[in-house]
Amino acid sequence: MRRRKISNAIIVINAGSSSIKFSLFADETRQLELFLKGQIEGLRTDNAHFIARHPAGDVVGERRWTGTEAGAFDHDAATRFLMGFINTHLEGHKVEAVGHRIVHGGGDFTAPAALDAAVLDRLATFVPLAPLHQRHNLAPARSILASTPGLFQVGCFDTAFHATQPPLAQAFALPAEITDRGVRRYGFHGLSYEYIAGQLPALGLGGAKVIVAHLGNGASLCAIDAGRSVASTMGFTAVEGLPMGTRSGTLDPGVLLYLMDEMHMGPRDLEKLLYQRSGLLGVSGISSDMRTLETSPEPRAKLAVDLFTYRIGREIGSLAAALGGLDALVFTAGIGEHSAGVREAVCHHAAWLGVELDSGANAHPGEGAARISTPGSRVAAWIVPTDEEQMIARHTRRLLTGAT
Ligand SMILES: Nc1ncnc2c1ncn2[C@@H]1O[C@H](COP(=O)(O)OP(=O)(O)O)[C@@H](O)[C@H]1O
Ligand SMILES: CC(=O)OP(=O)(O)O
Ligand SMILES: [Mg+2]
Repeated sequence: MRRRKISNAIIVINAGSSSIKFSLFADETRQLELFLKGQIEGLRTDNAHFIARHPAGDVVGERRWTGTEAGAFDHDAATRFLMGFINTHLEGHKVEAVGHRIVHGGGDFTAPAALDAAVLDRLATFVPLAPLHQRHNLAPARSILASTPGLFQVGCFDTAFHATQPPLAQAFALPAEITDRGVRRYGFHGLSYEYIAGQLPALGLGGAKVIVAHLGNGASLCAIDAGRSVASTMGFTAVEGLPMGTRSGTLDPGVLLYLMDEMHMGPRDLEKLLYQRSGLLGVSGISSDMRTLETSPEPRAKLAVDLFTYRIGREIGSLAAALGGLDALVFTAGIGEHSAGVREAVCHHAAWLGVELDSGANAHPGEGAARISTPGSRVAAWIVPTDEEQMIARHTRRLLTGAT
């Protein structure tokens, strides 16, 4: 009797600011087939939740941490928990590689790269440039390198997709002795934008001028011209641009000088303020979670959501200028894919550019990519679900094939 061939698997790890997601892909001859995915959400809140499912939706594992237990459940503890779970749920597959989302690749890494100790050390120098993410992104790769040194690991960078931006879009108006140190605008959420850019041709938007709104816990906009990034709202760090779940987004730099001089805040106080105490959470005083704010009767919750959509509206104007026109607006990520209210408000702010929302389509878009503008709308509006994990698995497989 012939034994069934054991197929190989690629593990993808995507550590966001408030969640860690993992996906297991079977590396079949011609395709990557997702067979299990899961996430822990609500890290560093009082209610962390783990769930893993088969693609059909049936739950394979679930757990909740509440109160002080949840407070102590950080990214490192969550990674250990997840790796334990993965190793007992491989369903007969043999792991051939692990692909990681790594937020900052600096000026050095403009394409996915194999991870070894030297590369991880270099990437660790970017920790100050992404204080919410980089440490958490690198930790699983380091622990796997220590426990299973022979396992092929790949880093995929959020900054890489933006390497095509023209120099002017990347520049700060600062003296050369500072910009020469790599102090420039990089842009983030690049794996998400790269995935969306790959979906645009099928929507008839392959050569189009498109603004993609990646609205998750972190939020940014990207101007894509014929599939390439030409500008984005995030810069040197992932705190620039839009207000986010807990991040301030763009501020008058004079505010920082004022806080240092008049409120005696040091660098770590400012970091905490800008990355963890601002944005939707800071303005509302209630929550960083859009679902909570949208159902809250509190005026401060409404103010936070209004400020979020107002700033998106203004930045859309800025990116349309960078593109020299606009053919389509695309919503993606947690808020962009699921909040009809946010999409409606943003489209309202962009009406002057020629966006005309179809309210029915926006309220009931169904699964997958969906057009939510009227047939006569000069600028099309779409929801396109993103898939950073699929993008990471593809890059990992490509490097793996090249390496063997
Ligand atoms: N049904 C929904 N309605 C409104 N907002 C939602 C919905 N589902 C998820 N979100 C919001 O999406 C955000 C998280 O987005 P996500 O892309 O998963 O974040 P990240 O990967 O950065 O942690 C949260 O603000 C959450 O409230
Ligand atoms: C770069 C970034 O902000 O990522 P996330 O949205 O996952 O926090
Ligand atoms: Mg995310």
